[in-house]
Amino acid sequence: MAEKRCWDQSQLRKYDIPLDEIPRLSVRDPRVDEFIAENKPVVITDTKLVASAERWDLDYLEQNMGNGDFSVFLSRNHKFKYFDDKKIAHASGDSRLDFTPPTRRVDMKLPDFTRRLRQWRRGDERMYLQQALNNTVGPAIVQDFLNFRWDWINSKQRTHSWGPLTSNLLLIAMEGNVTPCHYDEQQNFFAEVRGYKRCILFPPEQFECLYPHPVYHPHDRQSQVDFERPDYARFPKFREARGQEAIVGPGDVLYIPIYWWHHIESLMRGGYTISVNFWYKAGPTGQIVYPLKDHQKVAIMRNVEKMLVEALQDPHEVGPLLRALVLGRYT
Ligand SMILES: O=C(O)C(=O)[C@H]1CC[C@@H](C(=O)O)C1
Ligand SMILES: [Zn+2]
Repeated sequence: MAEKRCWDQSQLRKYDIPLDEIPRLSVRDPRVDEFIAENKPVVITDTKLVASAERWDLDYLEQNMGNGDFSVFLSRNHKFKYFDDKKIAHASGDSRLDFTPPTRRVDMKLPDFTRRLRQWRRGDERMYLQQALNNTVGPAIVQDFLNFRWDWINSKQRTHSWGPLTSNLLLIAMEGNVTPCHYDEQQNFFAEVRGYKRCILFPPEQFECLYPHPVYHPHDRQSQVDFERPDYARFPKFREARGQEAIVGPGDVLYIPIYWWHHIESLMRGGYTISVNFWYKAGPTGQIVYPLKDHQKVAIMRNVEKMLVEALQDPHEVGPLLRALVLGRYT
């Protein structure tokens, strides 16, 4: 029987990118572990991973989140492109880095956030609450957190020899908010609690199509390509990008493999969304097998960039040196 769909195509932003579909498998399907073992994305249904958070809505969170400060990002548009503010200072030595932060971060109490959400009017800055769950939350939330299906997710961590859980990010987005395309250096189980999110993923081998900012840049790991207005003159290989898409809803868990690119948007006119992610450090590399995997080559490129910036000091000397090293010699 066809699932009753709770969203329609008009709620998705339009991009000129060919998209395949990410498979949806039941938690009981043995192929789930095959996908995870092969570092391939999959939507896992019926995990009950965050079922204890099913009752989370703005009222409940307002009542139970405690009096802690929460990180809320503000943006003048619908995009929330991450940046590492520690790298602004570091790169400030490079006068030609004309970096302007696309968002600003403020601390808010939960009631302030929900009030500003309710009072939001077109033209106001959009908001995105992104806060690691910590011990400032109230006892009811602690209970909900403890009631996450840790047995299931711990068994996945063990089966696939992942490293330790590093954090759970609580994400409360306004409808239409976009997290632009980037990759993380951690394994990620992305659990949707409320509302619908569209996730577009690309494998690590599409590095050349997605043109990440230089490693020393505050937007390290983020794609330079604006999906809404791609600059094909600067980023010609973006025409070859081919994504994999999943629309995740309450109860779905999307496995975002380490080093895989992902763009995530809360559906337009879908109301606010709540997600919780589970970031894990990579497991031990184990036996090196040749040819190297694409994500291993990305890690090598990152190390080369870091070493060269360190050695040359001026990031603008990295390009000319690499061109001198490669052109006419390794081409
Ligand atoms: O979980 C991740 O890897 C992320 O990138 C999160 C940061 C923003 C979140 C979003 O859903 O928009 C996703
Ligand atoms: Zn991410």
